[in-house]
Amino acid sequence: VGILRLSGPAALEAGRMLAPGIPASPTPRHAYLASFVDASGAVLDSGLFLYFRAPHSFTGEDVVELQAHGSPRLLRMLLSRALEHPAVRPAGPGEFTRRAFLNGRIDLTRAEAVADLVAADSEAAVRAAAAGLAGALASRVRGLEEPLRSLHADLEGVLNFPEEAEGADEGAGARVAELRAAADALLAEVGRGRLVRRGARVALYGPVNAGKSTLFNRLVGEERALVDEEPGTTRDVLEARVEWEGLGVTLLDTAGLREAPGRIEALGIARTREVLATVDLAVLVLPPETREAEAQRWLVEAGTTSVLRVASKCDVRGVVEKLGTDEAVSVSGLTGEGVERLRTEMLSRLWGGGAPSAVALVSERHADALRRTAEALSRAESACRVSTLEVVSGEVGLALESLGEVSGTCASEALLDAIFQRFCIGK
Ligand SMILES: Nc1nc2c(c(=O)[nH]1)N(C=O)[C@@H](CNc1ccc(C(=O)N[C@@H](CCC(=O)O)C(=O)O)cc1)CN2
Ligand SMILES: Nc1nc2c(ncn2[C@@H]2O[C@H](COP(=O)(O)OP(=O)(O)OP(=O)(O)O)[C@@H](O)[C@H]2O)c(=O)[nH]1
Ligand SMILES: [Mg+2]
Repeated sequence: VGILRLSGPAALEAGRMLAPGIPASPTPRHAYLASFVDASGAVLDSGLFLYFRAPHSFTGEDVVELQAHGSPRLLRMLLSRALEHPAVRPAGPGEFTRRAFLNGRIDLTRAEAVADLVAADSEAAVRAAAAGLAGALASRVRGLEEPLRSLHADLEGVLNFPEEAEGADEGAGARVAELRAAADALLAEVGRGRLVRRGARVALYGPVNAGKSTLFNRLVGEERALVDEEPGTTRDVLEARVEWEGLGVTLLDTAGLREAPGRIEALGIARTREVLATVDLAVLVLPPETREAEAQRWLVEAGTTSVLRVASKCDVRGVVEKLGTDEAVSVSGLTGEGVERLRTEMLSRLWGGGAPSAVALVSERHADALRRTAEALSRAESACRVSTLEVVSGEVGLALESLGEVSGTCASEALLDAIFQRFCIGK
């Protein structure tokens, strides 16, 4: 089916223009079977007609849905007919959700969760977005915003009515410190939020012929990469997407590096370094004959990216002992030995404990606002010690303003434009 959705005061009138058999005051939330007609009255489809009376609808306005058969051509004809009504125009990107927000049906974090849900491409992303839609992040933000607002009110009270409000500023320092810790705790979730939303990126790297591509194929469960005994087989970066315990993971197989590379390979090497700088985890694959000093040089290649060390070709007995460091996971891409353990280790390095779906989806936008909240609270904290109550209250007010950008209680038109611009049309 395809749905034509109308929202606003003229929704019912416009909807009845397309479905003339519908009564003037239809029962709200009742599914009517109706004929949808064109301007001449010719029947275009037989479908379901739904009416949601304001404010009990998704947008909080009158909403009408024409649920037709899913032919895009048919739906375009129904849409053109609807647009002939003088009060009807096409919705902008995210406009339904924006109206739901503006009409107070949902706060900004829940509106954003709608977009997250639509974009979700792993089980963890779906579950985390669904929790956001149900208000998981909203309630945590509220848990911060409400005490912050009452603290601000107390401080302003003492400043403006020193007699009546005497003592309301007592313990302000402790209250500020507690709120700042809560803001920091929420802020700490941004990394996990990013991991769930975008999926993790993990690159295999190491010397030529180490068995990276063989291991890559094992981890992907398909023969994706070419494997050959000739060193330098992989020349470009290869990507494969998998889902582990609900978490989306993009695996990258890179060209092996060596001391004296050829020109083409040298380009591949530059690319590998670039990739290593962008991934969440680098898996260093070292063949059994690698010496410790050499291993250390490889570890440095990854720069600031966290590295998981792997001893490859562990089926080749006798040489394994040489690379007997504790941090290294021994695997054989050939036989599959140790690959499951490696996968578990990769996940725990990426994720740590807890379920990926239980994370609060703190976005970069939220993090930016939360950071400013925490900074203002930190300034308020020191002002409690060295400055006047006016200064403390001013900083608390700023913290409140920044936090309001997360929940939407203090969101500018420009901010809303930026947020809803990313939605698809009709959402
Ligand atoms: N056909 C259809 N499916 C859809 C939507 C839609 O608009 N149309 N949605 C759109 O994105 C989502 C559902 N979201 C909705 C949210 C609230 C209400 C609503 O009517 N709320 C009322 C009544 C609540 C109740 O009965 O419990 C309200 O909040 O007052 C409807 C849909 C997903 N599926
Ligand atoms: N015995 C054994 N041989 C392996 C194993 N993994 C890979 N090989 C062999 O090692 C050679 C190189 O394997 P690749 O997977 O192509 O190695 P690579 O690291 O991708 O190599 P480049 O792309 O050239 O850097 C091939 O002949 C593989 O069959 C393993 O676990 N055990
Ligand atoms: Mg390779």
